[in-house]
Amino acid sequence: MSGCFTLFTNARYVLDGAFVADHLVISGDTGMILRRDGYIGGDVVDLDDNIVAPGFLELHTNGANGFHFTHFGDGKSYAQQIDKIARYYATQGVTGFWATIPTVEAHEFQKILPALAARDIPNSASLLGAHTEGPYLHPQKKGAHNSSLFQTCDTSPSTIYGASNLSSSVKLVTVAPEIPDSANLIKTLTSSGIRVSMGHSTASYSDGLAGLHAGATCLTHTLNAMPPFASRIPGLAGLISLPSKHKPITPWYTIIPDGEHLHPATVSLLHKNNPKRSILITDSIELASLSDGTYPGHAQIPFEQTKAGTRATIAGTDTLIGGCIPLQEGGPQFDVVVGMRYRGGRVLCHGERGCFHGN
Ligand SMILES: CC(=O)N[C@@H]1[C@@H](O)[C@H](O)[C@@H](COP(=O)(O)O)O[C@@H]1O
Repeated sequence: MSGCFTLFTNARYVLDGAFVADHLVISGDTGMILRRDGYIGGDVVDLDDNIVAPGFLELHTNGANGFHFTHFGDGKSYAQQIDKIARYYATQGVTGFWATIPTVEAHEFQKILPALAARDIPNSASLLGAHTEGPYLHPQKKGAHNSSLFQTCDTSPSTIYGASNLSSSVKLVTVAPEIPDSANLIKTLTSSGIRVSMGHSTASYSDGLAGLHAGATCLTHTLNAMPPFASRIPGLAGLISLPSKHKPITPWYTIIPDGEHLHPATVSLLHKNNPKRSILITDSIELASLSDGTYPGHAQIPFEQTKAGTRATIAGTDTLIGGCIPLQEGGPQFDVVVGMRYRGGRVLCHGERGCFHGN
C-alpha cells in the first residue's frame, strides 16, 4: 500500500449495515476506507475489541440532560442550549439529530421552530431540523400529549407551525392518518418536501394504506401509541409487512428499544421483519441522564414527571412520557443488527450521513 494511512487493528467495523471483522485501513488523504492488500505499514492503532461505526442519526429526540426542546426562554439562550445538547449527542456517537417538538400550542411552535433550522455546530452533532409530533393526532392514542391541543386537519399547518418555519425548520410531521381530511394534509405537507410519519393513531391497516397513498413514508414509535398487531387485525403496524413489490413501498418504521416501551422480543420481531426499513430511536426526554426523582413538567406536560432508571412517567401514573437511554445503549442488548441505527437519515434523504464509504 502506498500513501499516508492509518491501520486500526483488533476491531470490527460496520460497512453497508453489516459487521466486517478485519483490520481497518483509512487513507489519511481522503478519509476513505482502503482495500487491504499486501504489506500494511503506517500508524497502527489497537482498538481493543471495539466497534467502529458511522455516526448515529437521532430522528426522534425531545431532549436530554435537563433540556427539553420546548424549554424556550429567549433566542440566544435557546441557541446555547442547542449547542450544548449537540455536543452531548456527539459524546454518545450521534452526528446528526432532528429536534422533536411534541404537541404544544401554536404560539409555542411558532416561538421555538425558527431556532430549529438546520445548522452545523462545531465539534458536535449537526442540528438537521425539526420533527413536529402533533397536533394532528388521535385523542384515544394521546400517550403523554395534551389532547386538548390536538387539531383537526382543516386547520392549516401554516396556522400551527408558521409558514416560514414550514420551509426553514420542519422536516418531519407525525400525523394520525385516520382523522378526517388527513390525506389532504399529508399531500400538502409532502408537496412542500416535508416527510410525514404516521403515529399517535387508532388507524386500521387500510387507514394506514390510505396514508401511504397520500404520501406518508414512516411509522412513529411502532406499537407505542398505536393499536397492537393482532391476528386478524394487523393495524398500522401491519404495514411493515407489505409485499416487497407493493406500491407504495413499505414505510420506514421507528422503534424505541429501551426495554420500557417494547419487550425485547417485540423489538427483535419488529426489526427482523424488515431490517432494511427499521430505525432505532430514543424518543428521549430531558430526564434522560438525570438522577432518579420527580421533576417539573413543561409546555407539553403540565404535570410533574417521575424518572426511575430507564422509565419516565407522568407522576402518579403509568403513562410513559418518552425515553431515558442514549441511542448507543439501545441496540446491542436486544441482538439487533447494528445497521438499523444509522438509517434515520434515509427517511429524510440525508443519504451521505450514517454510512461509511470504501473504495
Ligand atoms: C413523546 C411521545 O409521544 N412519547 C410517547 C408517549 O406519549 C407514550 O405514552 C408512550 C407509550 O405509549 P403506549 O403506552 O401506547 O405504548 O410512547 C412514547 O413515549
